[in-house]
Amino acid sequence: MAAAGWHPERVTPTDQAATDPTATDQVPRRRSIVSFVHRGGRMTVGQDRAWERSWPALGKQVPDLPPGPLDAVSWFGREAPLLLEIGSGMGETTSLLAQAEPGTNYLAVDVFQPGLAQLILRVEAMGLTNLRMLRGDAVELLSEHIAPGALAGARIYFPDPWPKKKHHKRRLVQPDFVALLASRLVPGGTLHLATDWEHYAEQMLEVLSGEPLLRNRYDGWAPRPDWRPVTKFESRAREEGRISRDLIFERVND
Ligand SMILES: C[S@@+](CC[C@H](N)C(=O)[O-])C[C@H]1O[C@@H](n2cnc3c(N)ncnc32)[C@H](O)[C@@H]1O
Repeated sequence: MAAAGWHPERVTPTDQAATDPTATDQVPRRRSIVSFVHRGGRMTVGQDRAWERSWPALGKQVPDLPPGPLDAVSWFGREAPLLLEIGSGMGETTSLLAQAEPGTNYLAVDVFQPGLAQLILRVEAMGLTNLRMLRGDAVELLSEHIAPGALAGARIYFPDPWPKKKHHKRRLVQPDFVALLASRLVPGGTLHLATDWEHYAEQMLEVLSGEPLLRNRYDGWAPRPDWRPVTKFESRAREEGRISRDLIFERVND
């Protein structure tokens, strides 16, 4: 029986991911959890049309990116602080935060095509010009296409919890991943996480606290910022009596 509030239908039984020996980055690569997550999924007619219409302008596939750092200034058509949201899901939070932060170049990465297509619909409906999307593995993106110090901020909201103990190793927030992500932040840049799974929250706190490039802005959990929209994950968690916890860390100087 799958844990409530999560999406077991996206889970595949096989793991074909492996360490990439050709990776140029020195950060150690771990087996990607993306192999446990569907890369596709059925799209609605509206999502399909949105994808056809606007993906070429708004999105790129991570595996198709040219080698080296992403040229965000050209893609966004302006220079502005670059913020990365990892695992944008259906894009509720992503679109609202991009709208609230027009001075930020807001980049969303996810593997889930229907979610990105839904985000395209939101971008079109809201007339957003400061949001771009990447489809693929966040680990591949960070290690191969985001330069050290390039990010003003990173956000991971309600990542897949993998609640069973035997699956904890599939969780995104692990020491190697956090070291990689922290190295991509500019000194003073923030890393904001939220989860409604208590055990994962504890793991996040331990992993982030153990990363030398990061400093907790708070003594433990961060107060829930009013500006972070309540998503369906958080609403469901509340209904089921789970508390959501935020963590806000910042990158220190080397
Ligand atoms: C539980 S959903 C949360 C979505 C959204 N942040 C929210 O709060 O509604 C987690 C999302 O992370 C994505 N994801 C998981 N692993 C990923 C990875 N390695 N790279 C990119 N996206 C990933 C999944 O496809 C899924 O859409």
